[in-house]
Amino acid sequence: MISSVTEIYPPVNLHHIAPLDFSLVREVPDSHAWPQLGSYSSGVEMVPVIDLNDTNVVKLVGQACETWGVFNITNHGISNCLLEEVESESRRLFSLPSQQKLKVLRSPDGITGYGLPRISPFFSKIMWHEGFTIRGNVLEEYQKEMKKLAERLLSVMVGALGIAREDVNWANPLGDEVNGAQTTLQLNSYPACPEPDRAMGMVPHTDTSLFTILCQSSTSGLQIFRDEVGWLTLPPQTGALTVNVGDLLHILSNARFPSVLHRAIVNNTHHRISTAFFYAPPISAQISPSSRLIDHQAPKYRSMSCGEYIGIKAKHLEKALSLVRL
Ligand SMILES: O=C(O)CCC(=O)C(=O)O
Ligand SMILES: [Fe+2]
Repeated sequence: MISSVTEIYPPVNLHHIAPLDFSLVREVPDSHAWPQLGSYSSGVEMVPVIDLNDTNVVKLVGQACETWGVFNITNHGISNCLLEEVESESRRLFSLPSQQKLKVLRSPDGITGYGLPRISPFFSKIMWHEGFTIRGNVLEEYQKEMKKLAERLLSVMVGALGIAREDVNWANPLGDEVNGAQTTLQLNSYPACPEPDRAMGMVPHTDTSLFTILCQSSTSGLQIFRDEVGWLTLPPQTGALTVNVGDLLHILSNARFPSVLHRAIVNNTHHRISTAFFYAPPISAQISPSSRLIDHQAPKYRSMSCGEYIGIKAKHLEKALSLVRL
């Protein structure tokens, strides 16, 4: 049985881990030049904005998860002051000299540390990105507050699906690192890029988590894919956080809450920072469509441990969901 996430991922080649020293580059090197990014629209449609204190919150979150897979939340209880502190701490870390950041480079079989996104080996081109993946005590207050918020959101989502709290019995606020929810903080940095149309900040992907709480700070770059619309920019909304549905909630909800395809683009004037908080069950937890949902419909996905699913995703990326489909 898999007992730790470090056993799940195959080792990665160094050039898929170490980011560019962005302070030295004046143009996009061929290694980082992606074929056509395709056109996208901005501000045509706006994702739902949900006040978490709204008396209809369960219904609103349910509708947003069903029809968008992403929504903004206000009155989420995380103070602007803390959000600003995290952004400035992120900026401080990313502005360190490259040699210093490379001292905490993620190891080839590791999870945490400095480096390119974990999905890099799937692509021949490299992303215009650097990140710190954090577990444990760094930025402790933020992680504690985000965990509380995630538990609140989980209750709302579970309510919207009409499933019982026992179906997510691992989500005990007192759960420890092994038996409780798995949370990971990902600081993303997209330096201003001399040729943004040739670069890709983060490739299109769905998150593996149950859901992710993203803080975009002040610069646009996040895009989601909508059928019949294509890529749609989600501009940051001051004080709001963005929640997006990940694959594990897609499975738990029997595809009623589909995980949302998203990516990040870059620009040539602003150094963009984003902070993603991934919330997932422990790797030993079984994940399957909730028994309450399959009373009246057939299960679309087989049951497996979260660790097994994470392993399938690490090997097959966007094909993972179809590989566990019944
Ligand atoms: O930077 C963003 O807006 C998106 C980041 C993201 O999708 C991720 O970290 O998984
Ligand atoms: Fe993501």
